[in-house]
Amino acid sequence: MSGDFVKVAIVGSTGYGGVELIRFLLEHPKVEIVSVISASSSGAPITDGFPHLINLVVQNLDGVNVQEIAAKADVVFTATPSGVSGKLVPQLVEAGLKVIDLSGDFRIKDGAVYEEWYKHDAPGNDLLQKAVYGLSEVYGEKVKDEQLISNPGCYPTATLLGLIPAVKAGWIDPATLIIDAKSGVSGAGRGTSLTAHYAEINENFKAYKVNKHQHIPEIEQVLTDIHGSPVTVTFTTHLAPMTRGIMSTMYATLTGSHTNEELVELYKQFYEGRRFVRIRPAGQWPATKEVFGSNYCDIGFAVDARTNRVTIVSVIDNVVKGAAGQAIQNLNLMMGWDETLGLKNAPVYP
Ligand SMILES: NC(=O)C1=CN([C@@H]2O[C@H](COP(=O)(O)OP(=O)(O)OC[C@H]3O[C@@H](n4cnc5c(N)ncnc54)[C@H](OP(=O)(O)O)[C@@H]3O)[C@@H](O)[C@H]2O)C=CC1
Ligand SMILES: CC(=O)N[C@@H](CCC(=O)OP(=O)(O)O)C(=O)O
Repeated sequence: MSGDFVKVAIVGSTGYGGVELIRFLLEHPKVEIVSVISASSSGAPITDGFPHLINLVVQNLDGVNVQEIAAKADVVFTATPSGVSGKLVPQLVEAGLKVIDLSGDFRIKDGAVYEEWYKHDAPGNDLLQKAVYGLSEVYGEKVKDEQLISNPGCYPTATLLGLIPAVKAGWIDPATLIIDAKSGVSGAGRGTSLTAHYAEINENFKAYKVNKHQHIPEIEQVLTDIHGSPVTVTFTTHLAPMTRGIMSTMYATLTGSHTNEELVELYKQFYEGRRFVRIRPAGQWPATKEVFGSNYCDIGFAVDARTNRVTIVSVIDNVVKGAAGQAIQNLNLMMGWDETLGLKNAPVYP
């Protein structure tokens, strides 16, 4: 690793997060992809599953071999399922690699809480404490020179970026928070399931994991940190008939009387200098298509003076800002580079 150039390996390169990492890293000026890794298709060309990657320099998928990864790469992205990352990441860290993990396995600091929500064993406590939670615009300064970054979940990214300035300023009462979130189907990964079946999702809209979603403790952990005392939230997820996108709509009671314009100003100040969070003018609502394929998070507000509540709408592309894009933003921050390297493209529209 020369300090201004890194060799990167991607475990889980045959999943949606992995393929999106490849798409962005191909345009990154300081990165070389040296290994694309698959547990189930080792030795096969990546074009077997993804013909559009025909011009990727590294064509054949490598197997999961920690020593081989350490011999080739400086940094590894683990875009692997929860439970898989928890077992693999300790070996990669032990081998001296820098790791950015996209799963939920290192986000929750309390192993008992992790086990309650994820329903399997937590990784060891030493690595849980070592992992830095990479919500880039909030904890970005903690990421530099670290060895293990835990990339936030897709729903928590949209939700937390939409809530943190108001919670930190004390403008909303966290006890009154209700979060109503919707995701496109790619959030469930590439594996086939009834959930993602065309006939089940097309022209349908459904709630799932109500009060049981694994992102609840992640959101509560961060809001508790920001607020300074315990926060619990009502959080409901919905599956929407679209490929990409998350919209998190949040409702809370204001602690004082604040206007839309004041909220816009508060958020603009909080995110000043951070390219990827865009605050909409008062009265303008962001839509998922307006961030599609990009690393942006767009946020809009409406204060209801009658009820003294505010509605906050936050949108991201789940595969980009919710996964691969923020993971590359964290690589940039880890290396001390401009956080926007490789990520400057505008959303795809229409
Ligand atoms: N999709 C999204 O929007 C988001 C996903 N995430 C998280 O990112 C991670 C990846 O998600 P996503 O890409 O959607 O998932 P996919 O199901 O699309 O891909 C999972 C990948 O993991 C690999 N894998 C599975 N088992 C193993 C194993 N034992 N060892 C090594 N690799 C394995 C699979 O490859 P193969 O079978 O070829 O080995 C595949 O490439 C997950 O933890 C997910 O929760 C986080 C935020 C958003
Ligand atoms: C649409 C859909 O099914 N989304 C997934 C998000 C999974 C995910 O990203 O999980 P981690 O961040 O915890 O790894 C879900 O709701 O479980």
